[in-house]
Amino acid sequence: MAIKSRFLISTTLILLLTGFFSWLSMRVLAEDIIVSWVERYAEKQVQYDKVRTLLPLIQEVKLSKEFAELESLKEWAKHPFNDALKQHALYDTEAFRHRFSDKSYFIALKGNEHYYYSDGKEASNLDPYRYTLHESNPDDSWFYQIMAKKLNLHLNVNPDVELGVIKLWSDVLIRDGDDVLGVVGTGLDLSGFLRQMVEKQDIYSAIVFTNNEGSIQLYQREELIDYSSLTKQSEDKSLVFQLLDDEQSRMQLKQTLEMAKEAPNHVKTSPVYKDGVRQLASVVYIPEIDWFQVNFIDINGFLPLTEFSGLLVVFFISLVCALIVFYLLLTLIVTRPLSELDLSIGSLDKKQYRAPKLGHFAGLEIKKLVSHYQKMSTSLLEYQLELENKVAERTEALSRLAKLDPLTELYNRRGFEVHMTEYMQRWQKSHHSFGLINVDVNRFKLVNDLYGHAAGDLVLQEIATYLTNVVGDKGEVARWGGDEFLILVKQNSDQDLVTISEQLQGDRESLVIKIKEQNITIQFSVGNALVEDNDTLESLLHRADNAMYAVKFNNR
Ligand SMILES: Nc1nc2c(ncn2[C@@H]2O[C@H](COP(=O)(O)OP(=O)(O)OP(=O)(O)O)[C@@H](O)[C@H]2O)c(=O)[nH]1
Repeated sequence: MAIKSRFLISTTLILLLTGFFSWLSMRVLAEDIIVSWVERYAEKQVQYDKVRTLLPLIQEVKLSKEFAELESLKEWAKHPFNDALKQHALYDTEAFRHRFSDKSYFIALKGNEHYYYSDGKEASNLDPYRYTLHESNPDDSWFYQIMAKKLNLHLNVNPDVELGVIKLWSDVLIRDGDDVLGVVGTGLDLSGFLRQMVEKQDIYSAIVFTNNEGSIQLYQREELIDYSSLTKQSEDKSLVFQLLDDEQSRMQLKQTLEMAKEAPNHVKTSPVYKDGVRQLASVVYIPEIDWFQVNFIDINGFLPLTEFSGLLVVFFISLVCALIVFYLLLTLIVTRPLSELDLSIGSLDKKQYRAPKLGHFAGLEIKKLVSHYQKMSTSLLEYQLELENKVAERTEALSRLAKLDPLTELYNRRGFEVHMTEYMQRWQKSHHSFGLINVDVNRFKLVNDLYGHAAGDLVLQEIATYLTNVVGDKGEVARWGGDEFLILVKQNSDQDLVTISEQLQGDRESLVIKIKEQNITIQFSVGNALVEDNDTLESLLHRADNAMYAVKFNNR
């Protein structure tokens, strides 16, 4: 794979991985920010709710407690059958009634098991007695349970069927030291409260108020409110945990409720699954009413993933831009200089040097590399040229040597054959006549035998010089083999062939060679042949040969 592709692929992978992990960590960070923001928001919200929404409720509870502390009421509760005390107490309670927001109160006394209720609608002089409580009556069991459990305060949510509203009953014990004398309290119409709660739901997907054990006391979905939860069996109760999707979420919320109870008015959070989505549950314990406020917020809904899509688009555009810039830089710094180098190396094959053109952006290392390459390739080309010249010279020398006889430096047989063939071809076109003279040294063997082979060589060199001088510019001399020479006569005039032949044959005293103080007279047997039409080199040679042998035979 090309260096550019490798770099681009690996860079893309690195960028994608980095982007992916940045996105993940951004999400985690965003979630952390949301959680801490929600915690702070919920804490402020609780303070705000206390002032605006919960205040009447808290006020009502406070009043109920104050109501239970009325001395006349306590005295009557101690002696429920004492009419004077009853009248005194009812006088006081009637006065107190106006302080409750519903202008109503109830009194249930342990001593006579009577239930009194007044909302001021009946004439004030009438006895507020309503009915007598019975332990066996399930409708009355709240009274007996509150006393049995000695619950100083119990808030009980119950629908008022007659009025068609939901009422919150704040039940407070009348106590005399450790003795429980009865239960008093008031009912508060929750309709307005619920409406306000729905209105201020703002960022939350749900706001739930639960009692100590998690049973739902206030919720927008009224059908889930756990009415009269005190008297219900645990399996019948409508708990906040049941709003959650899985067991782990339920466990987590339970733990969060416990933690919240230990830090009243402070928000504790836990991630849970509700309605199929991940939500953050923020829990606050409100000690004044012994309730929990549990708010749920849909994290993704609050900060949806689509919010990140803009970031993703920016990320991908940056990625593409980064890749384009990287591609251009890689091209300018690395690949273009490298391909210039490649082109230059390729040109060396054609024995032409093409200098690599390096741009301004080419990497320093590549510039150095190219500089080394330029020095190397220049000297390589020079060396190659020098070598080729030497080879050409040597080849020419070899080819010349192959044509020449090393001893006499005349044409050897092979060289002369080539030369004669060319001459024959020229003759066939020009018909410029020529002839051959075959010269054989007589009794040369004796020279070798008498004076040695080295002396024989010297004699052969002298003969070569002699023959060359005799022929001059009229022809060319070759050593045909051993002591046999061949002369090509160009025959500028008709007589040249005969003249030279006769001079070599007849001039018996002209060649005397001095060897080892001995004068040796060299004589030749000479035969010639003039080229004829339809002659081949072989036929011409053959005739000259025959002529020479005829002379040699006659001489013996
Ligand atoms: N020194 C020397 N001798 C050579 C060379 N080439 C051939 N010879 C000798 O030349 C002689 C040629 O002898 P022949 O042609 O048989 O006979 P010849 O003695 O010349 O007698 P005829 O030709 O019959 O007159 C041989 O003894 C070869 O050994 C050479 O390069 N150097």
